[in-house]
Amino acid sequence: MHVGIIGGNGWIGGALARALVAGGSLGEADLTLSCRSAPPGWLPGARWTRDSRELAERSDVIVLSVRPQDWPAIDVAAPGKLVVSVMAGVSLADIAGRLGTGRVVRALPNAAAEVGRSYTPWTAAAEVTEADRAAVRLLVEAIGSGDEVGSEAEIDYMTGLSGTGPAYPALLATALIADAVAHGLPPAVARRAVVEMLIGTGRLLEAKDEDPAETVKAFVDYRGVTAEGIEAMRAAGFDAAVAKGLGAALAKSLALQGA
Ligand SMILES: NC(=O)c1ccc[n+]([C@@H]2O[C@H](COP(=O)([O-])OP(=O)(O)OC[C@H]3O[C@@H](n4cnc5c(N)ncnc54)[C@H](OP(=O)(O)O)[C@@H]3O)[C@@H](O)[C@H]2O)c1
Ligand code: PRO
Repeated sequence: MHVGIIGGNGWIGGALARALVAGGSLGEADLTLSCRSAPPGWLPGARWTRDSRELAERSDVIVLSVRPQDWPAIDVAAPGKLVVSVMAGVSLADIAGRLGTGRVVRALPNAAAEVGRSYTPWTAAAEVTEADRAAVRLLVEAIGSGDEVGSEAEIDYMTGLSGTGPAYPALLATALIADAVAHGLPPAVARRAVVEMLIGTGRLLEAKDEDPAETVKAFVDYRGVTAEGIEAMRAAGFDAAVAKGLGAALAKSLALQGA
């Protein structure tokens, strides 16, 4: 299988290309990567090009990984080929119409692709075959894990949820570290404490395989220091702030459709 990534020098496209090679799914020679600027120098054995049409001709699977605002300028046709878009807010119908293929998938990774831990939901147009699905799973599993979901509405919602990747936990970490430093902790110690706590939390939630609400309840029921912290955060509007943030992200994701 030859994979072409339009925007292969970018944050997500580059992470995908490097993961495919590092994980042994593809060799460098099985990749064609396009960009506007000069090729970045990594994956020298891949074919680098500025010509999306050349990329499409060489590829069995074409990954669209440019920013939504750059999508209208992409000049490419891919009649009958499998196309996997990771772009936020660009619909299956738009891609199918522009590229001349019904074999279109929308996948929504996140920046943890860089460390092989993206959660990537994806949805497929009606003409996508079982063999195509196997190819999509190969891409998704190269950068982490994922699920096929039944509708584009779910992808649009998850663009502002899992698609944001490390952003919201990093926001929480920033607030935690700022408070710790304001209370006199050395910044390096505060940072290490918070980052290790987030890593440990992820591993614990993964290992327990239970609703995180159960973990929160266990701490509240303990009636110690943590319960006081949780209840004060909730009283100050923690849940409402999260819902408001996700609402704003969803609105932006939907607004991209009409942009
Ligand atoms: N970053 C995330 O966390 C994330 C998460 C989920 C989904 N996404 C989606 O993934 C897509 C890529 O995002 P990104 O964060 O990887 O953006 P990015 O780092 O800006 O990468 C996009 C790349 O597209 C290239 N490009 C633009 N126009 C091109 C053209 N005509 N031909 C070839 N290459 C072209 C750019 O190349 P030059 O640098 O050479 O101009 C750039 O490196 C977006 O649609 C975004 O919505 C991103
Ligand atoms: N990161 C990209 C953005 O912020 C797409 C989803 C998450 O637009």
